[in-house]
Amino acid sequence: MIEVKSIRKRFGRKHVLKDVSFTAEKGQITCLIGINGVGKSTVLKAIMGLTPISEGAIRIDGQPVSSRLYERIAFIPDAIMMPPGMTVDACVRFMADYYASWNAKRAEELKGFFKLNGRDRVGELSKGNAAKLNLLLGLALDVDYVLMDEPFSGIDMFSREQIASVFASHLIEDRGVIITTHEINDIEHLIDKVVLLENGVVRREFDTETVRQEEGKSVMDVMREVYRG
Ligand SMILES: Nc1ncnc2c1ncn2[C@@H]1O[C@H](COP(=O)(O)OP(=O)(O)OP(=O)(O)O)[C@@H](O)[C@H]1O
Repeated sequence: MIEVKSIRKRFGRKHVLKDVSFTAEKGQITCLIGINGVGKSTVLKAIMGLTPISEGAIRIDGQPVSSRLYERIAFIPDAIMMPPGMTVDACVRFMADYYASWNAKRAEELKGFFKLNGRDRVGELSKGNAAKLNLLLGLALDVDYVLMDEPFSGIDMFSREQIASVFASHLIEDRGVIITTHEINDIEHLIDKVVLLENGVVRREFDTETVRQEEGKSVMDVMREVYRG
């Protein structure tokens, strides 16, 4: 389980995260939702140790984060980090050489699933295919947790649907996933838990199935209640 406990983060005088606490379980998809600029990416970067936090604690399976624990988490940023001149296959080879946890079989499966052409260069990929390659590079790592920052941002409906279908497939296995998104419609039926952020705090944290069964509400219904008041 990833535990985020009362984290605070300031950029200059701006308090982006005032007091954020939530948990994300292994084997579940947890979705971090909030309007632009609310601090979703900052939370993911804080978990990965990419941005220092002013206060609070982050634990992974009960342990404070450490470089050894980071080998068990993959972070998929909102844009691909590979050089534009590299081909899809060269990116895959680079990852295989660099990461001991690289799963070549899953990488090949994902390449087929997303219909990516190994000879295409990163800089020439459509937005949708770049997002798919980005996802492949993170999901092919044998890690316990995967953090994805806005995997649907700026891509067409068909690519979004294809990406969403990965979440329902065996390619996710029993890993814990934290995803940030605005495009809740595409994955509403696939997510286990929602964390709604607003003004630097968690406004609501809930299990989607519980809310569906006990309150008869969808994630969108709860979002409307919270954000429209
Ligand atoms: N390195 C930085 N220096 C200064 N301010 C920053 C920095 N990184 C983020 N911020 C500010 O912190 C706030 C939260 O940013 P963040 O990217 O976490 O939000 P977000 O919810 O992920 O937004 P979006 O949905 O647009 O991706 C924003 O106001 C942003 O301008």
